Amino acid sequence: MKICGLTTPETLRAAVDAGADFVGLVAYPRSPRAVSPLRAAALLEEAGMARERPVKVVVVTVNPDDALLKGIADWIAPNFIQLHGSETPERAQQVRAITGAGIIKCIPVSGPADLEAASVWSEAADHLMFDARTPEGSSLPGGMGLSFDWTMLKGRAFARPWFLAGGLNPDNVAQALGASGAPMVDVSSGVESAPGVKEPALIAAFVEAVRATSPR
Ligand SMILES: O=C(O)c1ccccc1N[C@@H]1O[C@H](COP(=O)(O)O)[C@@H](O)[C@H]1O
Repeated sequence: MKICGLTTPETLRAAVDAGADFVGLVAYPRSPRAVSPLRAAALLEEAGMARERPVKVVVVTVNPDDALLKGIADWIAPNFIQLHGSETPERAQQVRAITGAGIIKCIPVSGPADLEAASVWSEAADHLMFDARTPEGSSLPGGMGLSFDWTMLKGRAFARPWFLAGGLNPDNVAQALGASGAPMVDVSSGVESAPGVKEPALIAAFVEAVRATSPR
C-alpha cells in the first residue's frame, strides 16, 4: 500500500512504522501537500531515510518539465515517479531516462470506458493507478478525496500491477478492496484531518484495515 502526500518527518516515519510499502511526496506546486525537491530531500534525511530506505519513495508529478525532473532526480533519487497528468507513453520513457526511476501512471476514471486507456501503458509504465477523475476546472487532478464505482475494476486484467486510489480511508478501504479486487491501494486525503495535514493515527488505522482484509 502507498501513503501519499507526506509533508513532515513525523508522518513519513508514521507511514514507514505502520508498514506502508510506498510513501508519496507531491511535487506539484498547486497541491496543499507540495514539497520542493530540496525540502523533500531534507524530509527524508530528518526521517532517517537519507541512505537506507525501508520503503519505496514515489514522487507525484503532473506534466513535469525536464528541469523539475532533474531536480527530483538530483535531490530525491526516488524509486518511482508518479505521472498524474496527461503524459503520453513517449513522455514517460523520457521521464524514466531523465530520472532513472520507475513509472507509476495514473489513469483518471469516471466510467468503464476510461479503463481502456490502460492498454497503451504496458511498455512505458511499471505500475498503473486508477484514480477518480476530478471535475473539469478542479485545482487538482488528484488528492481530493473523490471516488468512483470500484466494481468496474473487478475481474479485469491489466498488463501491469495496479493501485486503486481516490477517496479511500480507514473506514471504506476494506469494502473498496473487496469490490475492486485491487492488488494495491493508495491514500492521501483519507488519512488527513485537514488538507495537507496527515494524522499518524489515521495512517496506522488505514494500514491495519488493509492488512486485516488482505490474504497473508
Ligand atoms: O495529493 C495531491 O495533492 C495530489 C496532487 C496532484 C496530483 C495527485 C495528487 N494526489 C494523488 O491522488 C491520490 C488520491 O487522493 P485521495 O486519496 O483521493 O485524496 C493520492 O493518493 C495521490 O496519489
